[in-house]
Amino acid sequence: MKVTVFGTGYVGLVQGAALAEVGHEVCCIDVDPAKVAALEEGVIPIYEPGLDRLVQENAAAGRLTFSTDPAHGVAHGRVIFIAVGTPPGADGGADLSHVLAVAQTVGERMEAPRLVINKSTVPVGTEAAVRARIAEALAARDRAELDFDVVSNPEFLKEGSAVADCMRPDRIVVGVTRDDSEALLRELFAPFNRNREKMIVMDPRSAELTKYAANCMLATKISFMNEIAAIADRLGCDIEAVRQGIGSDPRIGYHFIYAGAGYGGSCFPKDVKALIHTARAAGCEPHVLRAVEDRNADAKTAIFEKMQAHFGARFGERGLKGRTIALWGLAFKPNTDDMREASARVLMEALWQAGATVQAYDPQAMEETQRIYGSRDDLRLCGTKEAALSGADALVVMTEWRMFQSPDFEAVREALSEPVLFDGRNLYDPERMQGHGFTHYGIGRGARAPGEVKMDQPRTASATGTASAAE
Ligand SMILES: NC(=O)C1=CN([C@@H]2O[C@H](COP(=O)(O)OP(=O)(O)OC[C@H]3O[C@@H](n4cnc5c(N)ncnc54)[C@H](O)[C@@H]3O)[C@@H](O)[C@H]2O)C=CC1
Ligand SMILES: O=C(O)[C@H]1O[C@H](OP(=O)(O)OP(=O)(O)OC[C@H]2O[C@@H](n3ccc(=O)[nH]c3=O)[C@H](O)[C@@H]2O)[C@H](O)[C@@H](O)[C@@H]1O
Repeated sequence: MKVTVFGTGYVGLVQGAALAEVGHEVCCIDVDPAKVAALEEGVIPIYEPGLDRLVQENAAAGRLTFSTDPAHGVAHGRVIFIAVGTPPGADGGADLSHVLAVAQTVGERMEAPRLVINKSTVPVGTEAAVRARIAEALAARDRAELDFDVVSNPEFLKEGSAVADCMRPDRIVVGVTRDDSEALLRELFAPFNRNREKMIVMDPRSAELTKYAANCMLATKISFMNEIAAIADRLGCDIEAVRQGIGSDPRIGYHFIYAGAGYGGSCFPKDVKALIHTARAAGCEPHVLRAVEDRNADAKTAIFEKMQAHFGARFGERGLKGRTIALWGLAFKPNTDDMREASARVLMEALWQAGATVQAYDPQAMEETQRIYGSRDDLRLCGTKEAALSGADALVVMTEWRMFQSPDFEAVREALSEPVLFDGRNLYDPERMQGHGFTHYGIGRGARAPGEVKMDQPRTASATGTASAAE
């Protein structure tokens, strides 16, 4: 089938390449000429495992092409995907200007029947708004007789495993009302729908809400665990033990209940905000979602507060001023170079504010960090994780890249001027770290200095003077 995809970001490029891989003829359109020029050269603008091969092979086979020309895109695809950004607007609601711009283009250019598939994450009612925009543009050309349909097909891929998620989706949600459109969708997605029925068909408004409900449910799980972790810190319990204890109940499950330095990325923060906005506009106060946001804001600063308390106890008023902190992990999660809403950014900015210097390393996000922050005296971007340690007063880990999971702890301890480890993703076992001679601070795991029992258990009984450091 001839397919056009508008938007070559994480969703559009991966979807376009996946559709080409199964034999469709795909043309990807983007308004960013630099992006399109790079893609035409086989250069992938984002880091996503497996995507370079998928794009390069399908482009070489002629099944995947790129263009900045929207007219060409509308002429090419019997089906047209909208996969452009929907960033938060000033009021927290999703900004639909890019989505509606594509709808406008379709209405202005189409000459034959078209099925428009909206993949961007959009508020309930957008399918109708896209439909109206296309109809208006057609009417303005006196071509109202041209047949088109608009369906909702939200995307559930995760960055870092986008190709695998797209090639083997766990479900394909479609919001569609016309039988012929459903039949076309079934034909398009047949290669992804083979081993069991994955297509969940519903009305477009419910499909649009399904996407927000999924992301908000996941964000809620994380914020819930971060809340329990904050309680565990104060009560001297270990959140990891609690996670195992509750995850064994199949009604709860082990997935997505890791406490840590908060959720980031391009989607959870904006989608929670957008659903809050939608709920309020519909006259429903979103109590849970507001709490999810509040807890996440606290989770993002929790590690900094532990650092502040530690260095305050150590150096009094000077605290973090003049300290050098080694930071492992800048991306909002492993296997991506994406730093949108990354917890590491909140931490770095707080450290700079407190007068500390950051020596940072990330396997993929160094260029992005440089792009965002430019050159500054209090940021040293290091070529290896070892180089970031050199002479630092503590190590803080903010992204759970595999390469950080089992470092040579001896070497880490020797490189640091003090063996202090702030573990923003609960990567390391506190007792083992204690054994390696570190003072270890996790999230919801208390804090331990070598040779001591948990420093914050119970909160008021510490003789070390650093009890509050764990909070
Ligand atoms: N990033 C992710 O993991 C996921 C994102 N989503 C949703 O998918 C949508 C797209 O997200 P991303 O791919 O991350 O965005 P992105 O920001 O990476 O890419 C969007 C692309 O659209 C292009 N664009 C903007 N206006 C255009 C137009 N009129 N015509 C053609 N191209 C245009 C931009 O230049 C950009 O390259 C958003 O609604 C997002 O919420 C859904 C699931 C996963
Ligand atoms: O709509 C989207 O864009 C996508 O948003 C998320 O995917 P993504 O943002 O790529 O990353 P996740 O793996 O969900 O992680 C998001 C954040 O939550 C954090 N997280 C995740 C899991 C966990 O147990 N604890 C936790 O703190 C991660 O560190 C990360 O900062 C969803 O998982 C996808 O299903 C969805 O399609």
